[in-house]
Amino acid sequence: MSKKYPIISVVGSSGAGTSTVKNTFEQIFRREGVKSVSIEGDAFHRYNRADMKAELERRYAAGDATFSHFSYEANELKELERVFREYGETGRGRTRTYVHDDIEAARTGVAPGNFTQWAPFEDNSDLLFYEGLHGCVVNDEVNLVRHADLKLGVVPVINLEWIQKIHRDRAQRGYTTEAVTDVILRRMYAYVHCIVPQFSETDINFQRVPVVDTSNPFIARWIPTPDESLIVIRFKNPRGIDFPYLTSMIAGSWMSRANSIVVPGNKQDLAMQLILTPLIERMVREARRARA
Ligand SMILES: Nc1ncnc2c1ncn2[C@@H]1O[C@H](COP(=O)(O)OP(=O)(O)OP(=O)(O)O)[C@@H](O)[C@H]1O
Ligand SMILES: O=C(CO)[C@H](O)[C@H](O)COP(=O)(O)O
Repeated sequence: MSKKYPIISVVGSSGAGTSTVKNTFEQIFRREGVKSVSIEGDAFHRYNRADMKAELERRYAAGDATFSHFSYEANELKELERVFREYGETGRGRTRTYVHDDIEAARTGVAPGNFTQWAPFEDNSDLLFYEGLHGCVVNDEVNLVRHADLKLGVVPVINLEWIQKIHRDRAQRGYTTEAVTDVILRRMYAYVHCIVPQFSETDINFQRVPVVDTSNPFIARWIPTPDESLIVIRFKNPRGIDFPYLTSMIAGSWMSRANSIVVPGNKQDLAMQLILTPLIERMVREARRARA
C-alpha cells in the first residue's frame, strides 16, 4: 500500500475481460483528470513465444504436464513485485510489451511472440494501473497484494470465460478452436492453483454470468451479449459501500447477499463507474496531498 503512489491491480484469467475493463478505467481517469501509467501482465512473462514452446516441451518430456503461462514460474513475478515496490516508494518503474499479433507488431516494430525493450514509466503519474494474470499473487516468494491499494477480480463463470477466450484468440490472434482448447486444458492445473486463489484477495470481484445456454462453450457461435448476461459484484468488505444508492441508480439491480449486488450485463460500465469513481477520486486526492 502506498499513500503517495497508489497501485490498482485488476486480475483475470486469459479472456476474462481485463483489457475491456481497462477501457472503463481510462474513461474514469480522463474524466477525473488522473494521470496513470500502466502494466499489461503479459509484459512479465518469463519467455518469448519460441522459448516458451521449448520450455513446455522440455518439461513435458520430463513428466511435468502442468506448466503453462498461468504458472508462477512462467512469469517474472519477483520483478513485478520489485516494480510495484519501486512505484509505491518513488513513482518510478518500468514495463515492456509482449507483442501478440501483427497489429501490435506494426505498432511496436517487434515481431509477434517477442518483447519490446523495457521502458521507464512517464514521470509525474498519479497512480499505476496493472491488468493481467498475477497482480494479486501471494506465495512463498512474492506478495503482490500488500503493494496494491485497490484490487479487482474480473471473473466470468468458466464456460463464458472459455467462450470469450476462444472467440478472441480465433478472431484476433489467428488460433484454431482446437489449439485454444488444448491451451485451456494445459492451463487448468495452474488456473486452479495460481489464478483462482487471487480472487479471495481482491477487494471487489465482477463475475459475469450468462443467462443463455452455454453448456457447450466449444461450439458457441458468439459471445453472449451484455443483454444476455448479469454481473454479480461482490465486495470483500461491504462496510462503507452505499448499496441503497447503487440499487437506486442502476435500473434492474438487486442485492443477492449482504455483500453482493447483481446488475444487468448492459449496466456493467455504469456500475463500475459508480463504484470505482469515488474510490479512485479519494485515492488520488490523498496521494496528491501526501506528495505535496
Ligand atoms: N462484458 C463483456 N461483454 C461482452 N464481451 C466481453 C465482455 N468482456 C470481455 N468481452 C469479450 O471477451 C473477449 C476477451 O476480453 P479481453 O480481451 O478484455 O480479455 P483479457 O482478460 O484482457 O484477455 P488477455 O489477458 O488474454 O489479453 C473479447 O472478445 C471481449 O470483447
Ligand atoms: O493471453 C495470454 C496470457 O494471458 C497469452 O496466451 C500469452 O500472453 C501468450 O500469448 P501467445 O499465445 O500469443 O504467445
